Amino acid sequence: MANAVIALGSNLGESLRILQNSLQSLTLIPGIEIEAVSSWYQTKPIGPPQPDYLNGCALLSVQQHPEELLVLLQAIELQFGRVRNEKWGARTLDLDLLLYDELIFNTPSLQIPHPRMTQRAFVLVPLAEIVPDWIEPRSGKAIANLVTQIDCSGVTKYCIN
Ligand SMILES: Nc1ncnc2c1ncn2[C@@H]1O[C@H](COP(=O)(O)OP(=O)(O)OP(=O)(O)O)[C@@H](O)[C@H]1O
Ligand SMILES: Nc1nc2c(c(=O)[nH]1)N=C(CO)CN2
Repeated sequence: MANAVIALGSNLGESLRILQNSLQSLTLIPGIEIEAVSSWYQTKPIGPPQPDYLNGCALLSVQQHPEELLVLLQAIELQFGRVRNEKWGARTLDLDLLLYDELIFNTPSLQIPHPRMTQRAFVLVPLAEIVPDWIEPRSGKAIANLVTQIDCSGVTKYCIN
């Protein structure tokens, strides 16, 4: 088994219900267990003008290899009506694979750690709740340290799980 962390985001439709149901969908997949889920946060959008997001993170224990996991995450995005339109545009559900043990992995379709995670308060704030001591392997810094180095003013707690 490996540990993996995913980021969840939604800013279209009934976002809270979509996020919670997407976690439920993950639990139905053999070989995936959810170990921890962060609070949900309301976050100012990065990218083109669009509604605020709800964001959170989950720690998983997985038997799947990273590429298999990405395929499963993308299938759940589609199940919840994800449509790929403009870059960084609004979406019903976004599931990103952030970290997978201490792996650094680079292919055209999958980069781990997620290449933009260290700049994103909407990722690091919920992540610091569940895995503060995890070392992001590119920077060599703990999540609890990385979150102190960015502006988190656009991220406010919406509800706990
Ligand atoms: N760690 C990763 N997690 C999820 N997708 C990834 C990852 N690394 C690369 N990708 C690739 O990124 C592609 C685009 O994903 P997506 O449309 O969700 O991007 P986005 O969420 O709009 O932007 P961003 O990647 O900046 O969060 C996916 O098809 C996938 O192949
Ligand atoms: N606040 C916020 N902004 C975003 C988000 C997101 O999840 N939250 N996702 C994006 C594309 O991955 C682009 N911008």
